[in-house]
Amino acid sequence: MSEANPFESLQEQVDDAAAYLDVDEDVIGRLKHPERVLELTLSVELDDGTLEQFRAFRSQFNGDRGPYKGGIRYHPNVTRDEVKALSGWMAYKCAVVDIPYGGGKGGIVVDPREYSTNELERLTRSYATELRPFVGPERDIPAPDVNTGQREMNWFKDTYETLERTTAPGVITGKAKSSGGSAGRIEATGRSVMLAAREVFDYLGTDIEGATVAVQGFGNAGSVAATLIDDLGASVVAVSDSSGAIYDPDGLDPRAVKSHKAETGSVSDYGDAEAKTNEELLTLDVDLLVPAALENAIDGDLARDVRADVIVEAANGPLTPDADDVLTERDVHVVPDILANAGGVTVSYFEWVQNRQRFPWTEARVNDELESVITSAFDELVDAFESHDVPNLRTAAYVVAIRRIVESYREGGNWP
Ligand SMILES: NC(=O)C1=CN([C@@H]2O[C@H](COP(=O)(O)OP(=O)(O)OC[C@H]3O[C@@H](n4cnc5c(N)ncnc54)[C@H](O)[C@@H]3O)[C@@H](O)[C@H]2O)C=CC1
Ligand SMILES: O=C(O)CCC(=O)C(=O)O
Repeated sequence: MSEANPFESLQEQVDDAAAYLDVDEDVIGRLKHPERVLELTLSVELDDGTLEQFRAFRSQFNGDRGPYKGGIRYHPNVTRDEVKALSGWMAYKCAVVDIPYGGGKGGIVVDPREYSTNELERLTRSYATELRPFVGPERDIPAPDVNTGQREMNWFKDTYETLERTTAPGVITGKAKSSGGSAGRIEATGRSVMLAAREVFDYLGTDIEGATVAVQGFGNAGSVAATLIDDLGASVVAVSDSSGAIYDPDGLDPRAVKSHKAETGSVSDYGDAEAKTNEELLTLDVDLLVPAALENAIDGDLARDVRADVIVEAANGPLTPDADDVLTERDVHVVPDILANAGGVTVSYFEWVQNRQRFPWTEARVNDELESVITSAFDELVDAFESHDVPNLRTAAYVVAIRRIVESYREGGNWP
């Protein structure tokens, strides 16, 4: 795994696209840095009565198009620069699918496996208490990311509402349905990855039915993507998690692998599947590779060994800029994270709309609206790719997104 700094990668991606746009450098400079980053030290009581300090962050990258929006990550390797990068990717993601949000992201430096449920609840409530003045349904709306889900979102909402003495379900998305969550939100990220895969195969004139697929990371995004891509008739031959990879050339059953992981805690030792390393998974000779774990999974060196024809990014930032250069040169098509995994934030947006209207949608409506957002965004991406003579779909996505953000900034009268 590469040591590339994700924040520098984001800035490089913005610069790559800016070269194809008629936007002044000072305005682009504004789009390469967060507007503000909050850094916190949370003191949380552990079950044995002692106090432990946790570093935590919330980065508000850009609010030109609406409230800051983006998930909260719990991971021991969270850094300030990682959170800044993730908040920037959120701003560009929301713009590329044209939903009325800016970008934000939060993180706590913690390995949640080492703490009890009660300790994690106190940690989450402490984070929500500290963030209360900076968030709100019209200000900054957090959501799930790595190692967080409905449980943490429900705690966050409850803390905010208690402190504000109000009901405000739209302060956070990704909640359980009983707390104001939306149908389809859990599956939304994987669903958009499936839609992006279907669209890019169609664009390339290749059949996804029968295509072989490898998925790195079998959490929320990866497991749903694997299942829905399998439902299209593709053959998922390898999946992995932090314990390693499993491979079966005849195809795995993603639903059965999910049950196995729920029972045993990992994908390892599933049936007769062969064990492989994560690096071996990334270089398998497959038609489609879906990195769905963390940043920097594929660097320039590894990119030379990638044998997939198409990569659809479920994770944020899984390819370094060097990897992008190598893959572009090798004619490997990459559907970028800011489009492919945008289903999560899109259904978060639908959840927020439902919270404002106090009117829940059916799952069928959520999925239909999601499909229409992702397929339209994909078409716009292809238009930008073909009309701007840009090297790859990532740069095309940034061209579309930067143009939209700059337009709102200009319309706000901020710029002569
Ligand atoms: N949850 C969501 O709604 C969204 C998530 N994403 C992105 O998708 C990616 C995954 O997030 P989630 O699925 O939510 O997290 P998760 O916590 O549900 O799952 C992460 C998975 O990655 C695995 N993993 C970690 N390190 C690995 C490694 N080195 N090799 C292989 N597997 C590894 C873990 O074992 C786990 O199975 C992240 O980049 C996240 O930012 C993007 C959009 C929305
Ligand atoms: O659902 C959301 O608001 C954001 C999800 C997220 O963190 C992401 O797309 O990376």
